[in-house]
Amino acid sequence: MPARIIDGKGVAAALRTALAARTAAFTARHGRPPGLAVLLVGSDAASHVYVRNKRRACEEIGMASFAHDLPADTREADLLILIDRLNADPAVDGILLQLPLPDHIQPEVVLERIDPAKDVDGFHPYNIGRLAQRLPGLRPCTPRGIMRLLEHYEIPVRGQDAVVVGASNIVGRPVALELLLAGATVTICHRFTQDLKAHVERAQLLVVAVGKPGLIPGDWIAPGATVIDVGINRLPDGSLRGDVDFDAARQRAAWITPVPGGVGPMTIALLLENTLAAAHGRCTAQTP
Ligand SMILES: Nc1nc2c(c(=O)[nH]1)N[C@@H](CN(C=O)c1ccc(C(=O)N[C@@H](CCC(=O)O)C(=O)O)cc1)CN2
Repeated sequence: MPARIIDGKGVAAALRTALAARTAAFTARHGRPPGLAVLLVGSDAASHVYVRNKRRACEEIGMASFAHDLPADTREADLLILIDRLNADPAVDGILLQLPLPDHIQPEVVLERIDPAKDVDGFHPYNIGRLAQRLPGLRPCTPRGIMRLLEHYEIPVRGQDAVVVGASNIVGRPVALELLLAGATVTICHRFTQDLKAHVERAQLLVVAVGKPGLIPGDWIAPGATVIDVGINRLPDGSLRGDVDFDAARQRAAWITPVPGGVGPMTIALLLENTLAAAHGRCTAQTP
């Protein structure tokens, strides 16, 4: 029997509806909506799409969205000045700096400048440290979205052999931490991994986040595995493909995420959830 489809688009839509009600309650109580500043530097085509979708999602659920579109030659020092200004702005609860950045800007320097209480991407070393120690805090959106999908479909994680392919700061590393906290035995594969096939073949839970279309052939998938494909690759004909050969993998897996409509929409829904959490956190912190 082909794998069941993990419908990230549907789960994300339901989450956004619930968040709209909670956002309205926040606005009524505090006399202002939660606010998210979305910063885009340069003209990367995919980033433009994601940023537009984030701003739209924000407005659709009643949050305030503050757009900052900066040219590709923006100096790192000027970006830091803008972040300082947003850190001090009481109407801004969350600051999101879209990645990737132009090569002359060091992401670790600017991400560390964001106030951890407004770090709705959860990339600040303070928040990653809290995640590693299972402490409450703002956590990266795509990994949270993946965990939310696993919870929604009651897919077991504790005691499972989980293999994460890709060790990025955005997905691979934090999702490995999330899976570890949920009780999985986690292996992270990366560019120096010697026998990727051998690792993938024994994965009961496979997360692939590399950005190479068809990197994982379907016949590598263990029968009955859960396959979470985070890759979003645009082909020359304009269509989107994941990192996993979906059609073949579906014949072997028990559960699989499609691309599009799988993990991607959850990233944006969890960004909204983090923004609301940051707004509540800041209001609570201000109460004497
Ligand atoms: N600051 C950040 N930068 C980046 C992140 C991030 O979480 N924070 N993640 C990725 C890109 N990303 C969010 O920014 C993202 C990617 C894909 C989607 C999505 O909804 N994809 C749709 C298809 C959309 C399309 O047509 O292209 C889907 O999979 O169904 C949302 C967010 C890198 N940068």
